[in-house]
Amino acid sequence: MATVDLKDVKKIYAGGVEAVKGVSIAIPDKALCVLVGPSGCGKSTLLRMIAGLESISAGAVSIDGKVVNAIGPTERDIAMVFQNYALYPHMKVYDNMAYGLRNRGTPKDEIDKRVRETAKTLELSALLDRRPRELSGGQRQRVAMGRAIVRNPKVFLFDEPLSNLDAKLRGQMRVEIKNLQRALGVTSVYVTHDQLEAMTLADQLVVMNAGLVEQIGDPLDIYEKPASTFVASFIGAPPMNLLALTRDGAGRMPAGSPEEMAAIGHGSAAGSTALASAAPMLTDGSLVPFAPQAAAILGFRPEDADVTHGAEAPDGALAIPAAVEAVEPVGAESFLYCAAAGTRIIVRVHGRATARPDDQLRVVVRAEKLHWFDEAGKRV
Ligand SMILES: Nc1ncnc2c1ncn2[C@@H]1O[C@H](COP(=O)(O)OP(=O)(O)OP(=O)(O)O)[C@@H](O)[C@H]1O
Repeated sequence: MATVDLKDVKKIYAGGVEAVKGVSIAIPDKALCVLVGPSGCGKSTLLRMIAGLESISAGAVSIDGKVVNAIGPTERDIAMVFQNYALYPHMKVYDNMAYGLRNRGTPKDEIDKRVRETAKTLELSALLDRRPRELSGGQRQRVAMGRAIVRNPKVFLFDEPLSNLDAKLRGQMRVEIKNLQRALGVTSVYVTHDQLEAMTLADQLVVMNAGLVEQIGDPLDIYEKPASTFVASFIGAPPMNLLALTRDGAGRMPAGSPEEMAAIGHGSAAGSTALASAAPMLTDGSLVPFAPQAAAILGFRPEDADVTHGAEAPDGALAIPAAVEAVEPVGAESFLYCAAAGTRIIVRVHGRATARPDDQLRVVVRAEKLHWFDEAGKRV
């Protein structure tokens, strides 16, 4: 049982680098919190501050309601699993797993019981007499996890534990970690730069950028409602399509008398003229009649777009003229890479694509599938 609370945590390294600029996260008991973000965003620094391996420049880290800023790593009752496993090469698997318990003076028969139980859970029973060099990467990672689990800590910390494994094994281990974490019910913080890993593992997802939190929440909520263009392009692969809007020329926003605005709202004939002149444009001249006032950037997910060869656009949809540049079939789906509105748009279609390179078509997106961001990239 443990909650982990970060309150306005900052880290300024000796050289003056401000790696973490004020981060607050409340991690509930038993939750798996994933910190995700590009290289250098400060996620490892944050994890190391929770672990007690790095001093905290400002703010507070609490475990179970108790501030631990001044408490050393061994007294925090946490276990950390690293990317490079950090196993003792000269020790057998059994001794690697028993090491922490022996250091704490745990009775021998208790150690034996816990190591064998954990080995069974992790399917390591047959490997207890081997040394790390006699194991595969996946097995080594399992031993590293076993070493954390036998200690029965309050909190697990994972620092990119799967990044040394190949893609297939990474997928398997991801499922194992998720199941194990759920079964053990130990509050965990997991750092990765892999958005897929982050999405699939997290109960609570924290997207970081340049030492700050961009968004915290349920992974699917974040996917469906990204708070910024940064999150929109970081979470989801391929990323969200983002197009800049212009409001000059015919698309200039009208002065907007109250009557005019009311007319737009009621969709009268006068209103539709006003609406057309109020609509911002894409760089290719496509009008975007349903853009909110403050919108400067339009976004849509590749799977929320469709393509049509016809001239008519369905009602209430945006239709952008596009030229197919490449078609990428990946089995269950295909990706169309299109040149449109002065940029590249990716469209995901089910199964085989009927479109071919050089086809001229239109990318169609229903209005309710559009995301709007202001000039600063914040969600409108
Ligand atoms: N010991 C240190 N001294 C000075 N600066 C550091 C130190 N460790 C990290 N930094 C800097 O702090 C920033 C955040 O680093 P951190 O390792 O936390 O990022 P990260 O998001 O974990 O990146 P990665 O995914 O590449 O590990 C970077 O600019 C990095 O260069």
